[in-house]
Amino acid sequence: MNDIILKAEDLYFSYDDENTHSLNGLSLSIRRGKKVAFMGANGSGKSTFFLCCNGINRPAKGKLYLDGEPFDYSREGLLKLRSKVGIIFQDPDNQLFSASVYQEISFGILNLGVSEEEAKKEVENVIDYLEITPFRHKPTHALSGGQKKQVSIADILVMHPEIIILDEPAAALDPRHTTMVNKIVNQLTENGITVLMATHDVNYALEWADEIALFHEGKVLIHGSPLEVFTNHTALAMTNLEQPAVLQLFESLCKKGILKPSLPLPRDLKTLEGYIENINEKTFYGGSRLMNRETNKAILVVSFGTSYEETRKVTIDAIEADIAQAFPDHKIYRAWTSKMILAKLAKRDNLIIPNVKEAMELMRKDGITDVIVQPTHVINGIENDLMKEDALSYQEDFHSITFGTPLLTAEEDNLAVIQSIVDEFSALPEDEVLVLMGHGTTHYSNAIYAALDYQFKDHGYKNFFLGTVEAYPSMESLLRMVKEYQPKKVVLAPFMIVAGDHARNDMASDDPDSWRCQFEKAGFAVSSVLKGLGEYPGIRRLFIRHVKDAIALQTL
Ligand SMILES: Nc1ncnc2c1ncn2[C@@H]1O[C@H](COP(=O)(O)OP(=O)(O)OP(=O)(O)O)[C@@H](O)[C@H]1O
Repeated sequence: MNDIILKAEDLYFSYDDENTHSLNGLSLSIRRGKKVAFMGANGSGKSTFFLCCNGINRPAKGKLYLDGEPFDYSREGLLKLRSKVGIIFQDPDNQLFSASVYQEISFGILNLGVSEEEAKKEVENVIDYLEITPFRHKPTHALSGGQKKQVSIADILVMHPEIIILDEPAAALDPRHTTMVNKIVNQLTENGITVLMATHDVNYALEWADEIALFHEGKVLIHGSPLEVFTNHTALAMTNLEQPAVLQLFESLCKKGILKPSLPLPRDLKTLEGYIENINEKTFYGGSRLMNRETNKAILVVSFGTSYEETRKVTIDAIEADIAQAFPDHKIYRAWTSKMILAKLAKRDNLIIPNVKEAMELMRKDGITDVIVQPTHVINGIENDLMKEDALSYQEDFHSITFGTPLLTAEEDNLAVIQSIVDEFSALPEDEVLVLMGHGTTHYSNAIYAALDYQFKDHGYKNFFLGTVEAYPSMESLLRMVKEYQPKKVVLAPFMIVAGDHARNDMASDDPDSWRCQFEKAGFAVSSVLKGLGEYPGIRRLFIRHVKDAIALQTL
């Protein structure tokens, strides 16, 4: 069987001897069993095309095919065509011409040469099916508009056509009759009949149609799925059509950040209602703001971690406490990134601290909707990148995840860090040097250490030095530079959030490789300050500023 049931090829039709063309080179293919809505401005040619489809109008140029066969305009050919393609006119008075309902409905089928008996059976069936019985004995002229419409549908249905054309079936019908006609139309398509319907009701067309043929000046401007057509704003404007209300509302909710534009476009209000109803359960429905539920905000403070309880209390705990105090409307969560430390604490102290993924999971279970992730990492290195990746793997579970920046990110961070260290060591005499021990990394962000060392001096603090355990500036260069300064004493302090392993062992221990021993060996008096950066109030204030910046980003 031919998939294309009806085809129009380059049709031209004129009502006034070719002065104006009501069809102007129209081509269109209709697939079998589809529900196609014909839309377009008044006078764009829909009704003229319909009349071509059952042979009432004969195009001056171009061809029509039914089931692949060119239209046959002979008397028999037209009879056959009209039994297969039935038109239900907009105004039933243009269609009904028999005196009684029974005569009216049986006229077409008898014309096809069906026996009286057979015709009677068919007519009774359709009278029953379309609920015409209560007024079947009335003369047609005495019927109401809705009843006339029922009879005009019966006229066509009784012939068992393959294609039914409805020209604005709901025009002049009350809501009850509109619903009835819609129900009949739905039943027709369920039975595999191809239905072409002219309508100006964009909302109905979006919900009902498989395809839309949008007419413009006697031609088809676009023929596509309802969503294709109704999201084409240019085509809609050209044809005086409004976008369906459900799509307007969906687009507006997306623009406001309430729904995600990546959601499938809704074709009916029920689908849109479902999106809104489930916005909290299915977070991928939501945009950047929640609508109908209170937002549950949290700050996840992510640290590398430490196994030294003493330093933890005065650094990580203190940072978290300050953040909690500064943002009372946020719940504070903790995550640590060092697997080794987490395993050690679990084994040694039975202390379970979540990693980033576990903390995200915990927040999800607690019903948190918006998360600020604030690392206490010093630089934007590998640790920070991995932490972000882990947090973002939970993106679908939250309405928003926003990252605060590590300690040293922007130019003003460098200055603030310098200021907090200078404040802390304001009593340092000029003939002593402060040597800060950073961690260092192979990541390109390591350059910040040398830059900061330079900046100390640039701001007049010539006796402040910054090196790293694992990268540049190394102990070697530090020794060289410190020797050049010729201080009386070297004061060592960690440039790390906590004063943990590195501070105790690599910096201050008796190990001959420790910085203390190396400086002593070079002839300097050395003292060590075992104080992590987290203990400096200026550093804690800087983290609070980073959280504030992240919150500002989140609410943009
Ligand atoms: N019987 C007729 N005699 C003369 N001109 C006609 C006739 N029927 C339609 N036209 C003209 O043909 C053009 C197309 O009209 P048609 O009725 O096909 O448009 P339509 O898209 O069905 O409009 P509507 O949405 O108003 O039903 C219009 O310019 C109209 O004035």
